[in-house]
Amino acid sequence: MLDTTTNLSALLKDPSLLATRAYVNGKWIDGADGTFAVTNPARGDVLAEVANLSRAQIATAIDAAHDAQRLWAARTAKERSVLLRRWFDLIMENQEDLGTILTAEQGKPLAEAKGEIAYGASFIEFYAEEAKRIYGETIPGHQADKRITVIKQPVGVAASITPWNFPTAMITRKAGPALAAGCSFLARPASETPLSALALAVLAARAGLPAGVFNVLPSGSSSEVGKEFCENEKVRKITFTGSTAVGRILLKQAADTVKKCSMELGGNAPFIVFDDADLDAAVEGAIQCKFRNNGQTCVCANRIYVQSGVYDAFAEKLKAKVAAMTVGDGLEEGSELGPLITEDAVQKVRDHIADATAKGARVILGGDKGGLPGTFFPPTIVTGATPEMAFATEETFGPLAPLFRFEDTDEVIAMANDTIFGLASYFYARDLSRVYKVAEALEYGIVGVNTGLISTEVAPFGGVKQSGLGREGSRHGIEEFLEVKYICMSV
Ligand SMILES: NC(=O)C1=CN([C@@H]2O[C@H](COP(=O)(O)OP(=O)(O)OC[C@H]3O[C@@H](n4cnc5c(N)ncnc54)[C@H](OP(=O)(O)O)[C@@H]3O)[C@@H](O)[C@H]2O)C=CC1
Ligand SMILES: O=C(O)[C@H](O)CS(=O)(=O)O
Repeated sequence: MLDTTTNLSALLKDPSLLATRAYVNGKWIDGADGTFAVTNPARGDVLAEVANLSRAQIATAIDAAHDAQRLWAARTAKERSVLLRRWFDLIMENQEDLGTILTAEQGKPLAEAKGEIAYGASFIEFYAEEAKRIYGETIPGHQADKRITVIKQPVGVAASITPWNFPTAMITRKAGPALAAGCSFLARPASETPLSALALAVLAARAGLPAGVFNVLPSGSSSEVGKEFCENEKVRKITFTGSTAVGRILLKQAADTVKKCSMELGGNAPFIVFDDADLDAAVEGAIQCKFRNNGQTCVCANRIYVQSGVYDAFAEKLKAKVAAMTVGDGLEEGSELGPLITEDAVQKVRDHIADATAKGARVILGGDKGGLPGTFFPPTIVTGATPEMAFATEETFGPLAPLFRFEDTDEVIAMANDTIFGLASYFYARDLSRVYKVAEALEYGIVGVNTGLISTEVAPFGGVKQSGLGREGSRHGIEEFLEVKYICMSV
């Protein structure tokens, strides 16, 4: 492992991207509740002290966003589009620095962080285009003297709460469509990773987004911010990415003011390998799907089901490939797996391994920290996984790959669907009738067929059951920030 301290500013070509105050109504302000520390999970050192906004300051930011929203909605679609495109260009021009900031506060390897910056920026680019395509419709009147038109208008002030695992992309996946639709936007980033969000604000200001249209509200206490967002009448939209448990809290809190809500929540993705799969492709896909962000994504494979005839071969191939992966500081060249975000995250992986081995599973790779420092944990594979084990129903959110054995298609579909979650699912097979049958039978918002990577701005990302409400990305994603108005005219 490298150093134990991070001089983040010295690592940046443009140190002005390292902002630590809140960005409200076009101004940089201090927190009434002082500051909170942001640490580098790979080294444990403090990267920065960031403004800690009070609930009163959140309310003031909402007032400013409410005033700004009317003027922003009055701009033409083309004007909004041009400003969003300019923001996109600036994000991509600063991809290296934004990636370094992201790696420093979240831990993922720099190459992966830069990939997230491009992925996140793609939502700003996509919705800069979609801004000009918010179409209405005319409907043949129900009476001779009636003319019916339907228009779409921005919902108003949108407030977002986002997690630490994708500190840039989870914000832009919401802010892009919101701003394109004519909403104003309040971003409350996770307390572990506010620096990426604040860097986006620096570039939003440079792009010329008007004051109050895009605001970043770092705070130590998330529950207070959530309450203000949910209870404040001026907020008309809550958009959240994070655990199902917190999603439930926000939905309950938002019910009193009947807010429009989008929820991207927890997952428990099955990854199924049939005996007619291309086994090498399936191993590659399983690694991409399981170990992206060190297993800390809501669409990571949480359960890997392998048909009996290829189980042993798959397990050996997977073990050989994963054993060659490099665990290390994300700022260090060659690292493929960074640290987990917190000690709690490490403990959850440990607990799932202990539970599984106590119930008969066998660790064939990794399994304990060994000499790894801090919140690093080695990639781990267990065989003999069964539905009685905790990771069959709980999301591990870490580098643990449990291999379940199955005999036939109906059996594995039943096991894959036996969960309260329904976000992403994956399977490898080549028989066409099997592909159609399984893709249609899986109860998930997303199905990856012969691929372990499904994330793109052009497709509707979201879950069914208790994995969420609504979709992000694609033409569907902008509907979350629009209201439909029907005009009935008597002529
Ligand atoms: N569907 C998806 O895309 C994602 C799902 N998840 C799920 O979340 C879990 C792990 O991520 P984690 O970040 O711990 O998830 P959390 O749901 O705990 O946190 C997500 C965000 O919500 C905030 N938050 C926490 N409690 C409250 C509250 N009472 N009111 C308002 N905001 C609150 C957090 O702030 P703070 O951190 O400052 O407390 C953070 O910004 C896993 O189960 C994972 O599956 C995570 C990421 C993405
Ligand atoms: O929060 C997450 O895990 C992301 O939604 C996953 S992805 O969109 O980056 O694939």
